[in-house]
Amino acid sequence: MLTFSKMHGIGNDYIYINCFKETVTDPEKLSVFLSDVRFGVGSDGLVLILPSEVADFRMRIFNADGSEAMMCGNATRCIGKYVYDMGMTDKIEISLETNSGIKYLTLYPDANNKIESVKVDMGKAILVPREIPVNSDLERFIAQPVTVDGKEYAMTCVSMGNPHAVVFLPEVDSLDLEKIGPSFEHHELFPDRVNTEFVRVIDDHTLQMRVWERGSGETFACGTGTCATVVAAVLNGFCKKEEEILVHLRGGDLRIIYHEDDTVTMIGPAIYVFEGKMEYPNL
Ligand SMILES: N[C@H](CCC[C@H](N)C(=O)O)C(=O)O
Repeated sequence: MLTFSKMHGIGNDYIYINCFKETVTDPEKLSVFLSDVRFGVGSDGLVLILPSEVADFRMRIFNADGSEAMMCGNATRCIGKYVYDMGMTDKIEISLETNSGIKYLTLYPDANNKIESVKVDMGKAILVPREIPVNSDLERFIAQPVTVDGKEYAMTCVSMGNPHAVVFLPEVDSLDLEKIGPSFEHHELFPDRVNTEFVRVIDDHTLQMRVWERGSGETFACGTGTCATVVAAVLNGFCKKEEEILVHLRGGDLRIIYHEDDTVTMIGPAIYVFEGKMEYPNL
């Protein structure tokens, strides 16, 4: 039998497996199996909680299509809640090894000593320049032209360990993400595919974002994507560094700060939904 937990960070839901107790032999196929809502559980992917030799814990994250991602903001917060609430640590400052380096978490317990929110030092944002002649350094990063389904968009490309293309638009509610999402994801500019954020600026402290995730489709939230969005908003002059920016996503809100030293802080909730047991599937 395999014991798993379902958790989410503002609706970005993954199946979490505690690999201190369980053995997962084929995480890519298991992620495809579990993510399916009819034959499995239904999720945006699979997250493994593992021992680490360099940090307190280690995370591996797999998208719904089985591809392994470098980082996941929402899963870092959920792991913080999991390890504290399950008694695997009594520290409220923990380190988490990811495929994109070690991340540092601060856990905030509620009155019942269960974690309700987590702050994550997400490390430095990496700006991805365009390879065409430009007038200024900043112009190398913002408003990169891209033609998708015959329409021209201006995108700002930011890596938070994983790649994001951020597009600012006057409104995002009516977008047909099922159609334009895959066209961004598989665009020839991105041989490794890309996560795409569609963003409306509400004011200089508030943004609205929808996301099409590489390997999982439209999700209700994306932590790394929200960080990339705030970095892009600062580069484009919509927001300022060192100020807390509130980002509304389909599943809730995240608070992000882009610091002077280019590191990014993310603060948001983590929710435990249920634990389940299943026979290890024949994959
Ligand atoms: N949902 C995640 C990111 C998953 C990234 C994945 N889709 C990829 O880079 O392939 C987050 O909260 O940051």
